[in-house]
Amino acid sequence: MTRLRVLTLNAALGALDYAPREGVSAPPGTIVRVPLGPREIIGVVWEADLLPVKPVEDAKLRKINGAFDAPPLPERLRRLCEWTARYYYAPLSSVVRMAMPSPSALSEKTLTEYRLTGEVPRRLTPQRQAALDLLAGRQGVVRELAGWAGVSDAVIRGLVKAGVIEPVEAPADVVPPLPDPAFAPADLAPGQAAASARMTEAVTARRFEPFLLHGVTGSGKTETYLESVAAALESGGQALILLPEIALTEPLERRIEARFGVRPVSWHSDLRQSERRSAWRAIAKGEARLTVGARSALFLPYPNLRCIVVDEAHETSFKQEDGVLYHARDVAVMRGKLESVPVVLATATPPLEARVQAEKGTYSELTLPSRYGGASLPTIEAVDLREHVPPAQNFLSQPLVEAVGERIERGEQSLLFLNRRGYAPLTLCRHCGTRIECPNCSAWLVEHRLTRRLMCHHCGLAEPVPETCPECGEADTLVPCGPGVERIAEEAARRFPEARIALATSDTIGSPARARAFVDSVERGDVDILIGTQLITKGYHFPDLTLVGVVDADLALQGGDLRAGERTFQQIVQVAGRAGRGAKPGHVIIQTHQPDAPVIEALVRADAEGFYAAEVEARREAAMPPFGRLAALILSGPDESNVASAARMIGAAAPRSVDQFSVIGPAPAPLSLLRGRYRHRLLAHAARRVDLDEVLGRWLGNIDLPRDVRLTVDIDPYSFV
Ligand SMILES: Nc1ncnc2c1ncn2[C@@H]1O[C@H](COP(=O)(O)OP(=O)(O)OP(=O)(O)O)[C@@H](O)[C@H]1O
Ligand SMILES: [Zn+2]
Repeated sequence: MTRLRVLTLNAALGALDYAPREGVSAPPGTIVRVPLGPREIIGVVWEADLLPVKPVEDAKLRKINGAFDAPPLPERLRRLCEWTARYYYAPLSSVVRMAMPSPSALSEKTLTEYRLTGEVPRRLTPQRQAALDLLAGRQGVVRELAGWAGVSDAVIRGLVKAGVIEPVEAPADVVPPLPDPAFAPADLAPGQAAASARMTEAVTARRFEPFLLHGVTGSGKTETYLESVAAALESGGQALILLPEIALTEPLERRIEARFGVRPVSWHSDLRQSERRSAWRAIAKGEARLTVGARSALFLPYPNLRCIVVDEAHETSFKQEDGVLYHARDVAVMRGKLESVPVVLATATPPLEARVQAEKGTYSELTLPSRYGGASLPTIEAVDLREHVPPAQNFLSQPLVEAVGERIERGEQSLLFLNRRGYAPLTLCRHCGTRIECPNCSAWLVEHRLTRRLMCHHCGLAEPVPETCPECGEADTLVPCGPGVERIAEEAARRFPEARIALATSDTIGSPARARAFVDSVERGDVDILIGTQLITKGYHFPDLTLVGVVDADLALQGGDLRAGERTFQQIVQVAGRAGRGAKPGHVIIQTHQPDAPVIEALVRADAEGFYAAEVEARREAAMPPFGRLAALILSGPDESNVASAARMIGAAAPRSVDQFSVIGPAPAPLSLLRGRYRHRLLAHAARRVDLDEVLGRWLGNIDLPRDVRLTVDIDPYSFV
């Protein structure tokens, strides 16, 4: 009897066997409906030989209920999912779930969305009036409207009944407009043209080749890779551009529109349900030709992919830190290999791992050593904060303040960078010394003045700022300590009362619409001083911005993990790269307490090569990635002693006889409490030649953990907290 092996989307269930149903064709990749007990669940038909299961007797086999009228998951994507599951030691079901759409995208049924009718009811509660104001110009399902308006679903339903909101049918299939590769081809400078030719040739030849497009900030990497995207479109195929954050989609989509005449299909967490559904379907049918997305766009079922670009390829946000812990840059290269297409890693600050690959010749490095259009790279200066001490409760040194003042006089823009949201990272009681901590995490609460809240940046807890100390009860004793961007904005406003200041963080420009308004206002020249977090350190091109001030260069060096130096270097080169991109030259001031730290000296000398050579040597000597491999094991649970004993048990079971494999720990994690769960860590270190997947399987495969303890395996970790 023939059987169908069906991978469920539930990791605990894994794959199950079913009998086919007459008249329903279900080759591997087909998305099917199958019975499970009294329920019906979704699964994907898989090659039986690639996915072993416990055998079921023929007699017990149930038939599948049917197949969805949706394109199948392509074979190359199935192989990518298998590779990802194996490499990252994750359940295949969890990986495949990332390739799947929401259930509503699987049917052609229309989706009902709602929008304002324009009708204004006579009697309106203030709450309803406020909700209506927030919904102007919006359309979405009830749940989305409720979210935007900050009210319950019931309130929205009530407004529908009252005729204030009306239903609209959103079609399942919307064919995206076709990008035109001949719309406005760029006139590339010779260096750009040479790099582009190499990538375009690989696109046309349909050959896998990883490219490291290494161009200084402002060298025109985007124009350069868009020409290979054009080649992919010209050949009738699809192209994918991955970005590290959704805030960057806006500037890129504008440039794509200028180049190809239309905006791309975007894929990120901010999409409406109907947009997500039609994007998935258009991508799966090959109708969406150009997709710009966050890392999750990597697992979509492109049937006809010809080119993958990973822009800002050094960004650590390509590493997913929940669910399946994968690194999108590495998975992108693997997808390119399986699809036989080139993968372009574009960056001004190649990550050390990619540099090593380029040295070995595994990646082809293409360099753009100078800025486009003759602009020069900015000059960089370090200001020693021990010498130039800002006045009490201030954080900007005299040299930086003077430099900003000069820019304002000349009508130029300045950017102050501090990678810390909120007003102050710590609130302290002057009377009893209490530091206000998160009850769920081992972390301080961060004061946000804009929203008048104390917030935990780990678990999202937000509470009003108390009037009295929660510990000793004294009034007016709580003081903010240290700066966040909001506090820098306050200081800037105090020092430059006339200046127009814009605060740019995920709190203020988090959505594409708000990012758009922000870019418009800076481009119009409505802003003198931009103050922001890492969100504005890359991707933006503001020609009148000539000064960058790094408020606290020491911040990224804290924590001291494997990549702290590299992270500092990248971050400062990126933000420095926002200065002087037009005709006027740029200058960068780095405030630091450690002007002699090798990374600061390298930045001032603009000596990337020297800095990286030393870093590579240090990693090679310690056999750290990419010369060796790491796997972090994190145990967590609500009961500390259970977590600790589970961690000890895993530590005791660690393989001892594997050559060039060792385990450090267990020990309580630096972030020992997170979202109410206690955490202990172990770190496994292995030589490259060790089959880590196999060793971990033998070690962890048979361990029985207490029910309330969870084990997370993080392969090639970026986070060590
Ligand atoms: N061939 C070209 N023709 C016209 N304009 C160009 C060309 N190449 C680059 N530019 C312009 O030069 C500016 C800098 O280019 P771009 O932003 O692509 O640099 P980048 O290398 O991506 O920089 P970063 O890494 O700093 O974001 C942009 O305004 C871009 O439109
Ligand atoms: Zn918390």
